[in-house]
Amino acid sequence: MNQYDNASSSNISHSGTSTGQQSPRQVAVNVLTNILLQQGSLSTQLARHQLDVASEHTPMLKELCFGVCRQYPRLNSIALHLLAHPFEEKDTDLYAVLLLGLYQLTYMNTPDHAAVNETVEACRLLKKDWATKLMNAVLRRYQREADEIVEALEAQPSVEFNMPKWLVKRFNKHWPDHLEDIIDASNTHPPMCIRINESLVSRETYKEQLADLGIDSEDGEFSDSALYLRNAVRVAELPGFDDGFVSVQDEAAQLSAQILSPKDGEKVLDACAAPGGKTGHLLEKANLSGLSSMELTAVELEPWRMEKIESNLKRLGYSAQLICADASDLEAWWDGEHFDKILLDVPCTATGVIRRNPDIKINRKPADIDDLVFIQREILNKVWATLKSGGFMLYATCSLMPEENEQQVQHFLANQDDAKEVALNSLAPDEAAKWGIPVSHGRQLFPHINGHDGFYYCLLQKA
Ligand SMILES: C[S@@+](CC[C@H](N)C(=O)[O-])C[C@H]1O[C@@H](n2cnc3c(N)ncnc32)[C@H](O)[C@@H]1O
Repeated sequence: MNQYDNASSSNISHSGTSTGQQSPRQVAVNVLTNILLQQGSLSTQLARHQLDVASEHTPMLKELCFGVCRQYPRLNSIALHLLAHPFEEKDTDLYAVLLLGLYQLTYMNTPDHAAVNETVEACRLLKKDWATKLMNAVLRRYQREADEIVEALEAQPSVEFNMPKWLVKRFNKHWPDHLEDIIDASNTHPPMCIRINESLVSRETYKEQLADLGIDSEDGEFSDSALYLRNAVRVAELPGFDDGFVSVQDEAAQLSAQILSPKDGEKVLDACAAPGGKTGHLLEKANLSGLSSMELTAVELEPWRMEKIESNLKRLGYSAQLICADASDLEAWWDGEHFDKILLDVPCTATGVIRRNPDIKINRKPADIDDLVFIQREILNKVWATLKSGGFMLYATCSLMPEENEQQVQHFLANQDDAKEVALNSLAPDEAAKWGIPVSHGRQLFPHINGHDGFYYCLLQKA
């Protein structure tokens, strides 16, 4: 399963309580069980289950779910060490309960006795009373022997680096000089970065508005519209959020619209568009220059993700031609009119954004890389035909895997006579790319350099 999972994963109702009435811990068990069963990503599961707790408990729900995912490689090794036999798949919910108990004991201020009692009680709520003794014994042993257990496991790469072993190996293979920095950055809490809609307000003015509300922020170094908040806030606290003055988007992602720099009268395609962060930014850029005639088409495979583009654009007050289709199936969506510019932000392993999507540590498997490389190749080869002669395509991923990035482009260029790589500032010459590092094709951005997410960009032009 890749990160763009199906939103309709199963909802395990443990207590029969109604919306908003369950404890954050109960809901965290549901969310984590579905993630462990590969039935959804953390973001879709949280979106789905968030209303099961009262709003004042949302931060605790997020802390539990993000925390367990972030610490999963360590917690998983500890749990497997403590259990004589792993739980059967039908008892994955109990495994989620155990991981939560270990997380509370190791990383939260919950008093030990409360963490143990809550874990045992969670077994009863699942109507699995048979597990209460086991859970009690396992956690009590961990309380007594935590230091020795962790020390004994520390030699395992998954425990030492708190990252799946296969990912440590891949990072080490591709980026040996960056290994520890990539892992440290991927294990931290990401900063909150926002994008100011400069067609409505300047970054300076918006920064002052934030300061008046006691929200400190700093300019992004590379994107003209990026502000990093010193402390994360709820979007409802951001002035003008509902009216499209601001969006939440990492600075690295904001570079897409800057690189493509849409011009008056152009026909632009955003080929893998949901949830529409970059679609909205392209439209903002167009509006900034008064480009009323820019025509934007956004194609997205998943209907439920298409809805996110719709609601994002509605909030921003923009419109685009939205098409729900497989971008590589041209017959299904393309009318034969060529595009001047294309953004191809393909589905990828998202290994540059593990800090924002820590469930990647649970869900992502080595075989996903080959599967995704194949999908990306299909989309890239087919969508190329929709680009007009002289037109530009920006190939982008939020991956750190060269197979999806420079090697993908290398393969494409070797097989596509009418394609050439051009400098990333070809369309906005006064904005030379200083971010990330140059690689054999394009530039690789890392999560440990300059504070933004890990990303990859390469600009291609058709002969
Ligand atoms: C990396 S995300 C795009 C993020 C988006 N550009 C943004 O900034 O908000 C990739 C998107 O491609 C979609 N996708 C995957 N395969 C696709 C295909 N064959 N055709 C069109 N969209 C596809 C996924 O559902 C996902 O929404």
